[in-house]
Amino acid sequence: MRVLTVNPGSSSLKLSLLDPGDAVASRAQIATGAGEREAEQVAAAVARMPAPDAVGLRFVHGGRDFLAPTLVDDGVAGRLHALVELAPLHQPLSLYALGEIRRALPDVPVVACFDTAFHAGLPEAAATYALPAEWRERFGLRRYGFHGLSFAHAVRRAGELLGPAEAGRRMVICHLGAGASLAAVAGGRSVDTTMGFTPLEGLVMATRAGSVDPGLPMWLLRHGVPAEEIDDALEHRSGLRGLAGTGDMRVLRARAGRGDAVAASALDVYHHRLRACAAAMAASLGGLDVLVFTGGVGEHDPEVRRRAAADLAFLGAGVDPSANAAVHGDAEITAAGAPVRTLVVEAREDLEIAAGVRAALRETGAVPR
Ligand SMILES: Nc1ncnc2c1ncn2[C@@H]1O[C@H](COP(=O)(O)OP(=O)(O)O)[C@@H](O)[C@H]1O
Ligand SMILES: CC(=O)OP(=O)(O)O
Ligand SMILES: [Mg+2]
Repeated sequence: MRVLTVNPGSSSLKLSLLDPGDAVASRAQIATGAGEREAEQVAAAVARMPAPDAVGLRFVHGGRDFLAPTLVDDGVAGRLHALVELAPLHQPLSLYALGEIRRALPDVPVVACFDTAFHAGLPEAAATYALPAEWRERFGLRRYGFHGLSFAHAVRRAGELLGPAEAGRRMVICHLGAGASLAAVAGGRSVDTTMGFTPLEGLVMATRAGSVDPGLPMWLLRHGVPAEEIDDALEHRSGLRGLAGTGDMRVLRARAGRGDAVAASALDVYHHRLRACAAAMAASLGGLDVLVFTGGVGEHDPEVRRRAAADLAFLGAGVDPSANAAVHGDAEITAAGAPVRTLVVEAREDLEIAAGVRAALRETGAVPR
């Protein structure tokens, strides 16, 4: 079965056509972040590719209902619409892409694959916000966690790179892209993560603030800043962009290299939060055996990896400078003698999506060809 995978992220929408053996037959990338209309380009990109037998579409939020890849029909599409508010950077783009794909490929089954599914088994203590019971029940307030398609792939690859004896050990996975989050994984299962009810909690990201004191937006509201403006600022005008005017780590890195103090200070804030959150994940695991970097920044920025690992030296992490500088694709970069093994894994959400599509279609009996 040839599967077209569609991965709408906050800075790019990635399309990848995988042949039955999972080799990439065709790829396309559309820049996102300026509005949902970018998804119009999806139809044009799809038209340029050979026809798929099935489509897999990433939805970051599956809410309480969607815990596994799900064949999309009108009923499912309606329920996905109801989750838009919980992931405003992503969910509208996925829904728009869904519309375009169903128009362009009316006879091809579409399977929705969810970031939240990987964290569905989070221990209650990690998933629960200390909020009034009545609110938690009425509104379904809990921590969901995101980037699950990436984490699931990273766990699988780590198992292949390290061998079965190591794979079940205590792992902190750093998905560092435009969006960024960490997962604490034990025996292949998520036991803690830094994103919560929405993909806004946790780390400093390209344009998202990550965690702020919950009293801060309330204070702004009381001082006359409209809710929509607070929302827009926290999602689009904060993070590295808020600190230094750009969310692009490449630009920031170049500026810091030229001695730009604002860029250097933004990186200090980024790493301060990353270190604290990674140590919190290790604490949830009771220690650290394996550290994994993935996502656009995690894969391509050796200095981010070096500094993050150095900040976790007290837990046993450390990277080999030449292995770290020479990474291409998936690799181990552990420093000689470091007890924590450090890996770089390419974020291949497309492979995870394609596997989900094949499983869902087998289950529903709707296997095309
Ligand atoms: N060579 C590089 N060095 C540092 N950062 C990079 C490099 N290449 C890409 N990035 C960063 O990766 C981010 C995009 O990562 P990605 O995982 O594709 O994001 P998303 O899926 O959230 O759209 C951008 O912020 C970009 O700056
Ligand atoms: C959940 C999320 O933030 O995804 P991305 O990093 O692809 O924007
Ligand atoms: Mg992404």
